Amino acid sequence: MLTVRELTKRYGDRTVVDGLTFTVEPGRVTGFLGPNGAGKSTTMRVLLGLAAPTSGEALVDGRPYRDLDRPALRVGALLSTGSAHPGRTARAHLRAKAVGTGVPRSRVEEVLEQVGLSDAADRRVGGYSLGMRQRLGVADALLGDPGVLVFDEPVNGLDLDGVRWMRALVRRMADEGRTVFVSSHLMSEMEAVADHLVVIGRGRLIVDAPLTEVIGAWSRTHVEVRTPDPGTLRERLERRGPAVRVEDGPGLLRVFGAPAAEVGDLAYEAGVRVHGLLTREASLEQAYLELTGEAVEYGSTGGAR
Ligand SMILES: Nc1ncnc2c1ncn2[C@@H]1O[C@H](COP(=O)(O)OP(=O)(O)OP(=O)(O)O)[C@@H](O)[C@H]1O
Repeated sequence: MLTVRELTKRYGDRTVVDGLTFTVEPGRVTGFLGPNGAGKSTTMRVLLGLAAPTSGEALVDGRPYRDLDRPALRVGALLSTGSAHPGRTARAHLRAKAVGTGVPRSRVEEVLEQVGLSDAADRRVGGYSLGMRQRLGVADALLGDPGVLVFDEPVNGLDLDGVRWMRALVRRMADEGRTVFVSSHLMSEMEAVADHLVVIGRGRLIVDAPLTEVIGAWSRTHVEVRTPDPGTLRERLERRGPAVRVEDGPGLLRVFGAPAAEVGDLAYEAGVRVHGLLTREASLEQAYLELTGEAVEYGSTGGAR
């Protein structure tokens, strides 16, 4: 289990993580979602003892990482940086780590097999593809058979096979009862893999809830209409009942509470031209935009509003 309590991390006068509190429970995949620069990697680095908190605490099984007895047996991490020296082979890298952490050597062959690298294990890591390096990173994380896994953007740069493989692995690890904490800025990825979500923006907690609850509460199936005459259509629709939201884009309406056929028929009756009519299913992407709209804008402009 992971516990983050009132965690704050500052670099100079910049607050990167701001009073963050949440727990990551075993037996499910917890997705850690937030726009670029939201503080996900920093939070994970503090959990893994790679950065010190400014205040508050980040605990693995109830203790700060540095107080763990044989931490490799407790928590395995996959970070974007990768830890293997390019001149080393995967097998040599894992054997050295096994010796350093007191893990039996036989475990090296098990994890190589588990990540599908047995045949490539005697090649230098420098010649590995990104996908192979990710697999090695996973082997490294699993070496001590830890009950807690922390993966930072594990599908970044993977091809479709790699993505599927990673999803299945993450699912299996949670089903085995491990605590699995996975960050991503990709909503489709989180939707595919997470049971529970912790969403942050600007270092602060935005939501901590089951995935289905996040989608249910923050997203609704609706009809997207493009029309050169949004004013008339909006008025007609609202008179009949459905809620209508006018978007910034030219002639874009979102209609809640009426199927596409009804919206199309109403436009026809009103003599309003329709250039696009699309049903948008409730999704994490929609929920996320509702939740973090401000934070995304902040992230893309790089400055406070
Ligand atoms: N060692 C450091 N010194 C100074 N600033 C840092 C340091 N590490 C991270 N930051 C800053 O903290 C902010 C949050 O970074 P972090 O990597 O935690 O975000 P993130 O949510 O993981 O986003 P991304 O997906 O872009 O990695 C960024 O603006 C980053 O520049």
